[in-house]
Amino acid sequence: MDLEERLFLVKRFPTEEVLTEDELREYLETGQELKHYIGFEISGFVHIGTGVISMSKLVDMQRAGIKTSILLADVHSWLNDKLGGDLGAIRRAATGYFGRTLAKAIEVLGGDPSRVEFVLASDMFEKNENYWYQVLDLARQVTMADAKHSLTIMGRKYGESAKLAWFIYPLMQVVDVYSLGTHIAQGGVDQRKAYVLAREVWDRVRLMPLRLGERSVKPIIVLHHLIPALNLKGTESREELSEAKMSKSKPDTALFLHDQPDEVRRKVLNAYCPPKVLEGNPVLDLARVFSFREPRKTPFTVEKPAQFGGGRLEFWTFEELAKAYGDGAVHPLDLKKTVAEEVVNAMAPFHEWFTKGDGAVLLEEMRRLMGSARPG
Ligand SMILES: Nc1ncnc2c1ncn2[C@@H]1O[C@H](COP(=O)(O)OP(=O)(O)OP(=O)(O)O)[C@@H](O)[C@H]1O
Repeated sequence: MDLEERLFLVKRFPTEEVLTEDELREYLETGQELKHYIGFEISGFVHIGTGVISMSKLVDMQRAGIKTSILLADVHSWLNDKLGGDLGAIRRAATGYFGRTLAKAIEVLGGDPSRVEFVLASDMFEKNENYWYQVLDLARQVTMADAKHSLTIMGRKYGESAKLAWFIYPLMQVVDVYSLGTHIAQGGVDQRKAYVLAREVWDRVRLMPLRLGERSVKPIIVLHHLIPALNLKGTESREELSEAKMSKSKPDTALFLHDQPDEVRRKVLNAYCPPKVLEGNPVLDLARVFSFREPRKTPFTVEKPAQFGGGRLEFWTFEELAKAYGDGAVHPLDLKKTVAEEVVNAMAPFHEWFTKGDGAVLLEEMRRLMGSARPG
């Protein structure tokens, strides 16, 4: 595969930003193997933001010949009190339901899960004896102002009552990049602040500099699109949008990979979908993710009910659909009906796995862990 094709795969939707494209080109040109990672907290069910959007970019990286890895951030989840702060439950969920569901998603999306390295954060700490020294060494160098800047807006809202752990967390995320030796760190755009910090400190990470051949280099950051909460209501800034993202801790905002077809239909038909609005419209996003990432073999068809004149509109690309929707030629309800069926079809392999395959047992175990997690 030539360089331009590899660049295209890394940069195409759902990628929103690459820091920086010049470095990406330069690192690829060296011909050295590049390593990628994306990290997840283990806190609940896998939704399409993590299972489909994040994993489709990981599959793009694989196709581009980049070595991919997933960090199952058990200790980070514990610091953030996920699953009731029960580290044992978090670990079981990480290596069971969560990791295996992400592996299934990679397979469904056309990737090869056996070539993805799954790393449990606590195992990584054990293997890399310098990890905590590196976190502390950064703590000596990073100011409180920088650490505050890397918190989410939720974190910042807490002011003086913010937990000290929340300031340690971004330093750990920075050190994860280097400890895993990753040249390309991937995350949703809500992860931007932590990863900008990771780039800024690149020449101060003395215990585990990032190597490319003989050189020490800065990590490249690939930030992907966040699918909004299905019940999102008119948010404006990018920062607000990252708080209004589909999230596993807010189940009513999310389409989960295990949702039954009728549940998927119900959620899509009830989703926020303002007429003519393209930005922050979760239903259009669903169409883009599920219906237009690969060239279509049949058209995306929107039927108009007879009482509104009848007829059908056919689209082959997302750009055509977005233009017609922005012009008011497609009604939100008609769009939702087509999108609901497209999503149900695309999710059929997950439905099968969660009802008749290994997913059924894993899901049951996750339900139990979520119900019985004990604070630790
Ligand atoms: N709605 C989304 N769309 C696309 N990517 C997402 C979405 N939500 C999370 N991600 C990405 O998945 C990775 C892990 O995020 P995270 O574990 O916080 O998911 P989450 O569902 O928001 O969970 P939680 O509710 O526990 O914070 C991050 O890179 C994040 O940007």
